[in-house]
Amino acid sequence: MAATVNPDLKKERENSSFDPNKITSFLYGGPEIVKKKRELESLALNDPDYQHEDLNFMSQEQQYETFLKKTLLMVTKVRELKIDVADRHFYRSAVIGTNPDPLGLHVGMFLPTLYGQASQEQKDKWLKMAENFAIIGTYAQTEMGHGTFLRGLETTATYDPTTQEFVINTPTITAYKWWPGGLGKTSNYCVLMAQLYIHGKSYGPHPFMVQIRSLQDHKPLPGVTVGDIGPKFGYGSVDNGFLAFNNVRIPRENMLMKYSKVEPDGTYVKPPSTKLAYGTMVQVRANIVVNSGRVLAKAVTIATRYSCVRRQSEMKPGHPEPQVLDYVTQQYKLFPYLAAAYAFWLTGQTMMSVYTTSSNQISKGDISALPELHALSAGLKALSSWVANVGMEECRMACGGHGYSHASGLPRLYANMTPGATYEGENTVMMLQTARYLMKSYNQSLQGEKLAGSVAYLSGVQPVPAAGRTRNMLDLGVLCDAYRHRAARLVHEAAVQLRNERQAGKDQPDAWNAASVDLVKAAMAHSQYFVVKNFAERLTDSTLDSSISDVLTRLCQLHALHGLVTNSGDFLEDGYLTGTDVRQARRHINALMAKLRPDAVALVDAFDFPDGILNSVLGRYDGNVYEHLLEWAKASPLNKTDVHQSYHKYLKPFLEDNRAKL
Ligand SMILES: CC/C=C\C/C=C\C/C=C\C/C=C\C/C=C\C/C=C/C(=O)SCCNC(=O)CCNC(=O)[C@H](O)C(C)(C)COP(=O)(O)OP(=O)(O)OC[C@H]1O[C@@H](n2cnc3c(N)ncnc32)[C@H](O)[C@@H]1OP(=O)(O)O
Ligand SMILES: Cc1cc2nc3c(=O)[nH]c(=O)nc-3n(C[C@H](O)[C@H](O)[C@H](O)COP(=O)(O)OP(=O)(O)OC[C@H]3O[C@@H](n4cnc5c(N)ncnc54)[C@H](O)[C@@H]3O)c2cc1C
Repeated sequence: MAATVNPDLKKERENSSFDPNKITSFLYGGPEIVKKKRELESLALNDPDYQHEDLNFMSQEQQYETFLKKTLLMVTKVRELKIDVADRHFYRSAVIGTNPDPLGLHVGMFLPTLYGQASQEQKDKWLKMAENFAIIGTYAQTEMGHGTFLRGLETTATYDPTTQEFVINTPTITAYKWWPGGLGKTSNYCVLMAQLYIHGKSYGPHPFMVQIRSLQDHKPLPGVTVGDIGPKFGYGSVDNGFLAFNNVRIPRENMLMKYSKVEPDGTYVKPPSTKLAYGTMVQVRANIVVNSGRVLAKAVTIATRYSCVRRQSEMKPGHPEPQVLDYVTQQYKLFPYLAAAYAFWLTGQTMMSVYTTSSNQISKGDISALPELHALSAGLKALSSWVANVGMEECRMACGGHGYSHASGLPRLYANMTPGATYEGENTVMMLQTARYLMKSYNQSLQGEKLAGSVAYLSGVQPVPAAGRTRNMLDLGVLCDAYRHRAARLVHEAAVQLRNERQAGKDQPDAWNAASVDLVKAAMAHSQYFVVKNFAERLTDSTLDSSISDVLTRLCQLHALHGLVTNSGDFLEDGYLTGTDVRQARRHINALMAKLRPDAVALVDAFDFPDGILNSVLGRYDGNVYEHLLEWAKASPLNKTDVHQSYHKYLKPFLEDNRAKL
């Protein structure tokens, strides 16, 4: 087995214009954090207790069991190693790689719901147990018949003042809870979203803490039906489940009562906003923006390294086969997603900081930031997961045939990450939520109100510049202005369409539906403007080393120009940009790709994914792809024997029979 680095990759690294460690530091927030990250990753990746056969060779049941064992072990080790809460994600992502785990919902939603929705007494009762994994919970909201439409949930929690209990019931087949991660086999508790009824009156969806399995033998409690929903497109390592209740009684104190309350006599105490009950989803949407940047970065790392190792065809007669990354068409497939990965990585950081600031404010009782936080996280969740989806698939196809093999790591990455466009709010629906906020804000600005935050730009609509003006299409100020103008114009046009539909006699819901394609387009443009502006702003950081600010500026330019050329109609339609501008943009893209080409490997190395996390034969740091492809294939279960048992069962009699008939 070759121990040295593939010469092509070695040369790529020698020829890059900057030290990737500097960008790694920039991406992770400083050298100390990078040091900590590497220590924790190395600790996890070199721990023999976490080693197991490749998941691709396992059944769904084996994947679940392997991951359950591994994650439980991880919980124990995190405790023993006393890893700081803030650093745990480094350790965790090294242990689980690109796979979801059966405790993901406990950590990612059950605990956050207790933090965000439980009263102090309820925290005192449950948090210690939940934080220490003495109980395991999930977030059970979606039903077979309703995921998007939360107000349409059918599960009921009916208050019985005589016993001071809620009666939990699943009235129909479509009311079965369906999908919650870790529900199928792992969890013994859940946060249940159910329609609250008091004295026959409905108060909408509320969160309840419900025990579903015995703490003694893990059997479903009386009245509870629970199980796994079966194999999925990906997520084999997680037991997504179904759940139904037959008049199960829980104490009044089990409704999470930080905001809404039900008094013993059945008096309902209203929350400051009914949408506070949706808080956990907002947090996870913000997380998905971070995650989308990371998965795209992984896919691009694999495809870029492999494209430097892979040599194919003849560019010049008689010359050696070139590295496929030297084909400009290959660069055009990968570099826009390399740039997008950086863009979303940085957007994710901003989104998390907006989330932290706003949620601190909200938990102190000031809910004024809630609409902006919801609109921003919904739009960015949708945009980032859509781009990551398309980008992962583009990277897979850019790896040719080997991209289709599980050895590449790309099919599994895709299968596990693509539901990010669906869960935590289906993307179109999320964009329409952002559009709703944009329409409201736009109307406020028409009434002379000054707007703040991500919609501040809607206050001052820019005029279309005079014809004949030339622009420098590489100037980030010019590019941000163009995105801003496009977003403001598309918001305006969607608002006009909505108004026209109303004036033509449609009621508000029908008008909204008729205008919804334009509304989604406006929300996309708004979110894309946010991403481009955020990238450009991060480059103005005066502490940024000049050796890396050049290459990051190129990535930012490429990201903005590629989006502009792909959506050129939006920029041209009202004459804001001219055909000359767009032609210039296309030429700049080619020039930028040529400049980025020598730095491509260093730019993906800077994401700093160790091989154990990438889990890809094609994306290996040392580039020794071919020998490891063969080694990987040999490990396949079908190769355990030279002659498979099915030969004796089926093939042998079949062949013998055919031969006998000759
Ligand atoms: C160590 C690390 C450990 C763990 C890892 C942690 C994280 C990992 C990161 C990522 C991976 C994450 C998870 C793992 C995988 C899968 C988990 C998946 C879980 C789930 O999917 S849970 C179920 C999610 N379900 C949804 O998202 C449902 C979507 N639907 C809705 O949200 C609502 O129904 C919808 C569509 C918003 C409509 O709501 P409603 O009908 O009530 O509202 P209206 O449309 O009438 O609007 C009324 C009003 O309210 C505003 N609004 C709506 N939602 C919110 C909100 N959330 N916050 C604030 N405001 C909201 C809306 O805009 C309207 O305002 P207006 O009247 O216009 O002023
Ligand atoms: C892997 C995975 C894990 C999950 N984990 C959990 C979990 O832990 N807990 C949990 O509770 N749920 C979970 N879910 C469920 C998930 O949250 C829902 O599937 C999601 O919210 C989408 O809802 P839906 O399935 O009802 O889609 P639907 O709403 O039925 O979407 C179908 C189509 O209808 C369109 N549509 C729906 N409403 C509108 C509208 N108002 N306007 C325009 N178009 C519309 C959508 O755009 C989409 O194209 C998970 C799902 C998956 C795939």
